[in-house]
Amino acid sequence: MNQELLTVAMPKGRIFEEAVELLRKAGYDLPPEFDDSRRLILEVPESGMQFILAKPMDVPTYVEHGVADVGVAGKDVMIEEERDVYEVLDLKISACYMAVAALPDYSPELDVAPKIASKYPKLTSDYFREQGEQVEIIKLNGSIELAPIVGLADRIVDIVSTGQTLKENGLVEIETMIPITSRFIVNPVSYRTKADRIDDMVDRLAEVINGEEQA
Ligand SMILES: Nc1ncnc2c1ncn2[C@@H]1O[C@H](COP(=O)(O)OP(=O)(O)OP(=O)(O)O)[C@@H](O)[C@H]1O
Ligand SMILES: O=P(O)(O)OC[C@H]1O[C@H](OP(=O)(O)OP(=O)(O)O)[C@H](O)[C@@H]1O
Repeated sequence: MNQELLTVAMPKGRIFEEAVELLRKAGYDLPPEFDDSRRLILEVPESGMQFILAKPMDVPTYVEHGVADVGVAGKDVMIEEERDVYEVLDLKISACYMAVAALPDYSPELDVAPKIASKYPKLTSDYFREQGEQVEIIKLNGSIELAPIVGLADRIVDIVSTGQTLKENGLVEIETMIPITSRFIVNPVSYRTKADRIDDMVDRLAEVINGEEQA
């Protein structure tokens, strides 16, 4: 772990743009290469920071191992990955929710051996265990909505945002599970060794988030 720099693990993809916008509002002067670059390490020497760009599901892994001091991760990823990191702030960006969905004519109560497709096997398994329902989980890496249509699974557990993907594929939501937003996460050792800088970052982000909530 670099003692000089504060290393921030950022999720590539749909969260990235919103997270960059939030950081800029919090006073971090992130250069234009944050808007248009294929580089996976972006440095901001004036702020004593570097940003590493990881797959969203991998951000807590970088933070747990201490190669990043802090990071941004979806609540979905936090639940699925169960990494040893502190979740210190709800950034209230990239809002969506997890839901169970199926074809419209599907009746869960008539299904004796349900198969559930998801990109989130652990979250899905915990959820159905808590519900007291025995299910078989089929782990997929994307295009989850395809599974019930082609007969690979009876139900899916996936993220819903606008609902367009469910609708266009003829599926209906049968249970709403968990609301999801992105979280600011911290490595436990960094929280001690770089406490001042991390507290300052959390305060600055919290100020923007609270301000936007009141607006
Ligand atoms: N409509 C949405 N679908 C999926 N994730 C969303 C949505 N809206 C917000 N999110 C958040 O974005 C994160 C996923 O980001 P993204 O879709 O860029 O990556 P990914 O699907 O994991 O990666 P890839 O598509 O490259 O496999 C989720 O962890 C979730 O917190
Ligand atoms: O409710 P909506 O606004 O339609 O968004 C939800 C969809 O977006 C995500 O898929 P993504 O685009 O990441 O593609 P994927 O199938 O490769 O995961 C998610 O897995 C849903 O399929």
